[in-house]
Amino acid sequence: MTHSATPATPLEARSSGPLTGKARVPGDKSISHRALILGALSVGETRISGLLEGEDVLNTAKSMRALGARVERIGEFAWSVHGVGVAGFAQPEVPLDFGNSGTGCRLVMGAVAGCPITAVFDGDASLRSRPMRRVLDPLELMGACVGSSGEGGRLPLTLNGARDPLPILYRTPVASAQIKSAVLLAGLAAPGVTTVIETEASRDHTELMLKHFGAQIVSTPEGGHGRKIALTGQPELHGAEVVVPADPSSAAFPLVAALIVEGSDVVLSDVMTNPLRTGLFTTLREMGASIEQSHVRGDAGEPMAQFRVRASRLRGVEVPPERAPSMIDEYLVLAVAAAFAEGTTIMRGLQELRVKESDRLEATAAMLRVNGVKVEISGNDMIVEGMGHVEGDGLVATHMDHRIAMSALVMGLASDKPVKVDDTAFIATSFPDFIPMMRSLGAEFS
Ligand SMILES: O=C(O)C1=C[C@@H](OP(=O)(O)O)[C@@H](O)[C@H](O)C1
Ligand SMILES: C=C(OP(=O)(O)O)C(=O)O
Repeated sequence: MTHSATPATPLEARSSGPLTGKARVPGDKSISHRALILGALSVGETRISGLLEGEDVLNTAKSMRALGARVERIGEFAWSVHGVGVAGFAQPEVPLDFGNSGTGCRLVMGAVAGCPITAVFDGDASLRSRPMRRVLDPLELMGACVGSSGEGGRLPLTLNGARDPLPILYRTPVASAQIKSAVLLAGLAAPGVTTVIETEASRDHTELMLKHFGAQIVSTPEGGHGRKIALTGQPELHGAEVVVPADPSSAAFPLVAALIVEGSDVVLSDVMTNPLRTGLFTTLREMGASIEQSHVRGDAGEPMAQFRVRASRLRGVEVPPERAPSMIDEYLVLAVAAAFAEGTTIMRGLQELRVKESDRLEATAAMLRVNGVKVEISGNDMIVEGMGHVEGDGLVATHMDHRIAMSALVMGLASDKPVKVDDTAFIATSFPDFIPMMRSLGAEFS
């Protein structure tokens, strides 16, 4: 779905009383995409509970239908997928529109690359501006071929899948679960072993879920922080049950809000605690945050826990670059926490933030500056001067980026004067109930 034709929906957040209560944020976006895609590549039925019904994931569901899978909503957040089997995708009759979603687009490119079909990939203005060469390069080595495309391999593009896909050994040039996953999904259709080596481990939901659906996949440590992942091609994947835990990247917003709004005490349930996603929680604890974890449990290899978060005095810290893959989507809201902390926070190695829904390095700095916070970008590092409070009174440009919108609204709940965002529409891509859920905890938006 694209928003370009719909009028912007601005919103203002203002200083709120203590946030209290219990909430469950929606299902994890990364796992939701993967459950639909692997369900579509399996034989038999996949039942998914807790699916994120956000626009990004709904676009992936639509693309799976266009590729021949039967995808049905059978209840609230409950979905059923009848798959077509590995390499079984049918030629889609319509372009596949991924809206705002890099994950949906890049993972489906991988899955299509292993099938002898041609598909057109498209998205909104934000997605059309994002680099696709990083995924197309390995997929071409595997035998796929790009027909037409925008400048530098950008969307809209036509991808011709490989008739006889080849297994490859591929070293990802940047820590990216989307690149890794695209190669592995194409590798499903190739004979022999497809291997991906990453020097910094990225989120491993694809590996865990492939195993859950019956693939033979082995992940071993590589160097100091990396992994080597070897997938045996042409498995028969069997439909499985997937329980989607709550998304830690979405939980980050009420969590930081509870830390910075005086007197708050909030409980967040079922938050996924896969260690490759928990860099924000580690960092906030180093800053002095009171975050208690309980009710630890796991499903299909993905652990989850309940978090109790209480308002805390935060102090500035230095966040090392090797932590970036485990919190890549959380730097925006961490920058908000850093602005309310006492002292300087230095976040290192943030180059990947430049190629997300917006240039998140620049957009985050602008969000803070317009609200009176001192912030500097030095190369790929962001340095925030925390003063213990934020002045506010700024209008934040969201640049079609859901996480800028939510971060700015969180900031406004504790700032001296209100904070306004120019458009909240893109919040629906990942956290459709963000505004009512935050209101139910006591957030004041108008
Ligand atoms: O694989 C995934 O589900 C994701 C990977 C990350 O992107 P990169 O692979 O570009 O780092 C992340 O930013 C995105 O929100 C979700
Ligand atoms: C980067 C993100 O998603 P995607 O790459 O799927 O658009 C995100 O949700 O912050």
